[in-house]
Amino acid sequence: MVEQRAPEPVVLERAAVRGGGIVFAESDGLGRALDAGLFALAVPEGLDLRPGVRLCREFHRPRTGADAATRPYRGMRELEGVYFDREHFQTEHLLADAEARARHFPPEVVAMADRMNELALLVLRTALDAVGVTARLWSQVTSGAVDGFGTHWFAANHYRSDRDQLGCAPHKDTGFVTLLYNEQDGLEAFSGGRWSPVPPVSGHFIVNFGGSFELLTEDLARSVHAVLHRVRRCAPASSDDERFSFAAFVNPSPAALLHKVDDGGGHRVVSTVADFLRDFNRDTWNDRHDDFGIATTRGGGTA
Ligand SMILES: O=C(O)CCC(=O)C(=O)O
Ligand SMILES: [Fe+2]
Repeated sequence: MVEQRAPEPVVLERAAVRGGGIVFAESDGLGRALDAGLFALAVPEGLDLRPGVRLCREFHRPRTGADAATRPYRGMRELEGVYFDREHFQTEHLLADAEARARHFPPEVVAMADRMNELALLVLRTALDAVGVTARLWSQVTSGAVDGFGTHWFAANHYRSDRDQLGCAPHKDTGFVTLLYNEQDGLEAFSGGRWSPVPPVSGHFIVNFGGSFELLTEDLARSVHAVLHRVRRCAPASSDDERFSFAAFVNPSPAALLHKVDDGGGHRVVSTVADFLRDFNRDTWNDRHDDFGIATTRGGGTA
């Protein structure tokens, strides 16, 4: 019998924010991160992530019986267009644009999400520069996402351990850049024809690049790879220890267009974001939320 060896964990390039820029620990760390589609970014000093952790632990619990400090974090399964039950997977999540965050989340969660968002924008600018897209084109080819327009989602994920299902569907994130925070094992990346664990790196975000960025840079000599990832079934020892994660996404507005750039400095429109998302949702989730990320908030979802 041939023994199947467990796949080696993915070793992530490491980076930190220094002097207003992103500095990698290794000299070609950024290049390798663009190829791999993900890397670890140190959580900057002074960025308090506890509101995000608390939101993930509480949003799915009922408000009744909670103390005054916990109540604003709870009862969010009721939020239509913000709460999503992924019926074929363990995950249930909140997905909120800036408008929905201001309306439904405690102010300290909003402040944390805003900082994560700024950090994701710094990554976007760093990566655009690294693949040689001239700064003059950044606004146009990202449909304004680089300037803070577009849709800046914040997601809070909870993995329901009582479900005997995969944690989260295999997917590529759809936008440009995602800043993900998790503390427990379970995330896996597909590379070299197999799924490999991506262990959390203490004190770090996991940054990954999304499908819009992959498409944008596909024809360049140096391009950005969007990593296919999933979360395996999570079975913690106790229900107090259930898996969670939260993330800030820099995405184009669903009303925008997706572009492709070339090495000659040209660019062209290749799709609408709405079409791209609809196809993606159908292929990925196979549930009733085909308009996930397109028309989720009553305000139209275009923060
Ligand atoms: O929970 C995780 O570690 C991954 C979540 C994820 O991929 C996402 O929210 O897009
Ligand atoms: Fe993801």
